[in-house]
Amino acid sequence: MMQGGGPPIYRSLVNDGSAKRTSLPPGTVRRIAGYARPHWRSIAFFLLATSVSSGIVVANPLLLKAIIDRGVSQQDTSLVTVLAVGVALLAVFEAALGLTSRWLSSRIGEGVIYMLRTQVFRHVQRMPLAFFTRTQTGSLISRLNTDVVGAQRAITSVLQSVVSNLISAVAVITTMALLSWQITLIALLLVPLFVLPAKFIGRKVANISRDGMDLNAEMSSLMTERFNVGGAMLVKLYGRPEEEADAFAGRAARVRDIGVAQAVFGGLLFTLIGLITSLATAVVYGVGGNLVIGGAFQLGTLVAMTTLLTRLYAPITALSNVHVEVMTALVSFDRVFEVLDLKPMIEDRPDARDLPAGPLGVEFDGVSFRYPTAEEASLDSLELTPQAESAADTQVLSDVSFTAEPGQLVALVGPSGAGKTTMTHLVSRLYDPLSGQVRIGGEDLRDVKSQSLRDAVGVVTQDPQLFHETVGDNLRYARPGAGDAELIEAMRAAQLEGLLANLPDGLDTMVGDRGYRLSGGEKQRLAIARLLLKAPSVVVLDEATAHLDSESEAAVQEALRTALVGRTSLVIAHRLATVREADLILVLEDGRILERGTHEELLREGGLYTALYRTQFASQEKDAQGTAASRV
Ligand SMILES: Nc1ncnc2c1ncn2[C@@H]1O[C@H](COP(=O)(O)OP(=O)(O)OP(=O)(O)O)[C@@H](O)[C@H]1O
Repeated sequence: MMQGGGPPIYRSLVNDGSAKRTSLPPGTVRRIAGYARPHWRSIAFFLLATSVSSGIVVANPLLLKAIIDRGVSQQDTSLVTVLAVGVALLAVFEAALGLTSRWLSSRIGEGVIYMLRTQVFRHVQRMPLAFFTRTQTGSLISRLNTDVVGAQRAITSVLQSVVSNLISAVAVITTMALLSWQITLIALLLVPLFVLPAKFIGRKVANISRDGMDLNAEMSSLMTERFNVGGAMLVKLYGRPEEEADAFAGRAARVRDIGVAQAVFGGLLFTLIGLITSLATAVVYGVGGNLVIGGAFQLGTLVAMTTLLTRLYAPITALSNVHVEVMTALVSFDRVFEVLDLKPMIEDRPDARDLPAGPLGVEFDGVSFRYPTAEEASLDSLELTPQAESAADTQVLSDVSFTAEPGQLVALVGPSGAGKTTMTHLVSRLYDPLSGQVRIGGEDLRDVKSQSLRDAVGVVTQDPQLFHETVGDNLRYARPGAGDAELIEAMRAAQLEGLLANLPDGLDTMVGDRGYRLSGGEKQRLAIARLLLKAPSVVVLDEATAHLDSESEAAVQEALRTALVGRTSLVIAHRLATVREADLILVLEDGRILERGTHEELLREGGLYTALYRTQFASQEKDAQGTAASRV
């Protein structure tokens, strides 16, 4: 967590206390004002419209009073007609005003949401990979949805409820006092009777609705994880749909229960206001009726007073809870700021340079590395089970040095967990080394513009990612302007002619979520075609080990051969053919280079490589010989 180095105050969203905080970091309000500033014209009009419409709540009762006292009592039919038309016009004016302020408030609110959303999206994209490996996607998405919307409420509803309720309450009380101070006094004496319970209920409703937000986030996290293809497949393969359904039912039940609680407490508040208003009306009719009989004031005043009364308690109740509402909304803003304040760990320096053109070599110079801890890379509240981690014993690479000359093929081999993938992450600068330098074309990657690096380095992982778009769109991700002929040429070079002929809509065929409609080998070859279109100087490749039959494997090998020609390549090698062709093999164990050399040199040494060769590669040699023999 990158917040000012303080203790991690935020916990997982599931038990997330942060949504219920009652204090905010200094400067939050000023920062929010920054978001409101571009909309100041709309806000000014909105406040004007709200003030006018709150002010005229008293006009209607006063007109009623005039109709009764001056019109009906004096039997002045034309006055009655004029005043009735006045009441009607006022209603139309009020409706128009209501619509206008609704329009203005939604413009302001949606404008703020838009600004926050686009800012957060941009920012989250700049976060290091470590952020995404640690963050629960569901929590992040719910933070961006629920809290961004909550933040919008800070600007509109709260603004509206504070301004309109305050003006309404003042206008109603003043008018009532002018009409009859005795009845006003009685009405006000009743206020504490319901304000105190209403305050309690209001706080309870706010807490419940924040709990509801968290529970909803928990539920959607589960859905996001289980309903992507990988999750769905895991559930099926392990035959766990019943358990999953039960787990989901448990979460959904909590959402249901909290929904009921929310409705009951919300309803209680309304009922309380309704009840107190009815009680007060009874008292006012009782006392006021006697005052009318005694001649203290006229019947119209009594009617006006009771009408005003119905407009008194709702604003007062709302105002008594407004700080809870404001706080909830401000906390939402703060939770969005929390994400915006995470510092991207990898950013271009102001004086960053482009990589030189032409073939580029790759060098590791005394590189040590450990993966960033939660504190450094993420936000506790976005992880499911944040835990304290010690960075001390997690060093993944120690003092790694080697040089791949331009055009050379360097193969990485070693037992699982040795640090091979990590080395490839450093070449594409998904992470920066802890110490030492990674250089491409002689430039330390920390001094290079990231766009230039992305153009120069192409990566094909074991299980390449494809977007849920067409084959053509997935390929064009590497070169947006590429024409169909270029795409077809790249597919041909990647041994995908057969696939292209079989695709029902050719390049316009959808690949399915994450490419699940394609076979493993086809996916890898499509990723190679994408790489060919990008035509990078440096290729980083993780050879697929699994799910390839021998035909598909041969096709992938052939595609790779095309892809690697003339390029500096760093390959996590699982195939004999690759290690044999490599100009340099690095044998890694526990993050250190244990041995280095060519295939023959290393076999002569008789060390770890020889052992690996026996377990991993020798069987391929036998297979190859077997196939050759059977062909003969
Ligand atoms: N994102 C991560 N955060 C923390 N530790 C990680 C992360 N990724 C990998 N590691 C750890 O770093 C070490 C090296 O992992 P790496 O993936 O580089 O190994 P590898 O040699 O590629 O293994 P394999 O052949 O099994 O893919 C392992 O101990 C692993 O647990």
